[in-house]
Amino acid sequence: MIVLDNVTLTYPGRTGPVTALAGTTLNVRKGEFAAVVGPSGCGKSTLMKLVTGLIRPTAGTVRVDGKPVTGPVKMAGMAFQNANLLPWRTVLANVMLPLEIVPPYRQRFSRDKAAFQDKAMALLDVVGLGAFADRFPWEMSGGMQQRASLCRSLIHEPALLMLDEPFAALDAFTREELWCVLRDLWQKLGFTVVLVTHDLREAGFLADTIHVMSARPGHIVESRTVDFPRPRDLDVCYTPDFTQLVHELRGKIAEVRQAA
Ligand SMILES: Nc1ncnc2c1ncn2[C@@H]1O[C@H](COP(=O)(O)OP(=O)(O)OP(=O)(O)O)[C@@H](O)[C@H]1O
Repeated sequence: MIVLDNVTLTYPGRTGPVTALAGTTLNVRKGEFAAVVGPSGCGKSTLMKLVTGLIRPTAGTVRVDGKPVTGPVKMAGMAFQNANLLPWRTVLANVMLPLEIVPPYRQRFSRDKAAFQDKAMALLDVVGLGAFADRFPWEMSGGMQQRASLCRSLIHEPALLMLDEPFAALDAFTREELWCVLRDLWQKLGFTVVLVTHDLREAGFLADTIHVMSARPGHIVESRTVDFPRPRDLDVCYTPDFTQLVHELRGKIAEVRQAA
């Protein structure tokens, strides 16, 4: 689904060129849940921008679904640390926003509005927000806003979901709740995920594969398969194997930070 081959990305920078990624190679299979972890500033967000076509590589190639990425990738949904819901729209209207913008939904929006509303309500029900569709974002907690943001990123049925630290601003309990929401959505809808996170437990609980990046200029130094059986529940996070995994990932990141 995603193939980065020997990618380098250099930003012009205000005080001179900044090479964010150098020789980055990554493969993510269709339907896979991939996590990307690494030290601060190693180029994780840059990687996301390359895959979604917001920026072009300085060298190397980026392919999504077999095609070279030459502009914004329409098949991708995105969610970020900040839910970024529009404050003047209700939750339902926020979730429906991509259908007003993304073709082919855009052309059918007026005609099929009732069906689209049903679709948005069904998604809100899955994440436990069915009763809050008429609320405004400012009437809801950060966790509820992030649930709505996930629905908005999935309403146009993207084959690929790109998540840049979506739960980083939430408290530990809410974060774990949201892990389960994301797990259930992924299992139900079958999209491919790339999750950038600083939280190694989050990566271990959710991902099939965890890619560890080096310090800047970033590249993938290790790709680990996570083979805890699915469906997983939060109890897996309290097993010795899970602790061992987190410990080893932490050691690897400390090592690449020191090498920088
Ligand atoms: N537009 C830009 N111009 C110049 N340098 C940039 C630009 N965007 C990012 N950088 C630099 O490129 C490097 C990688 O940035 P990026 O945001 O991809 O890292 P990150 O791993 O997502 O960081 P963090 O973990 O702190 O969120 C950083 O050193 C950053 O300062």
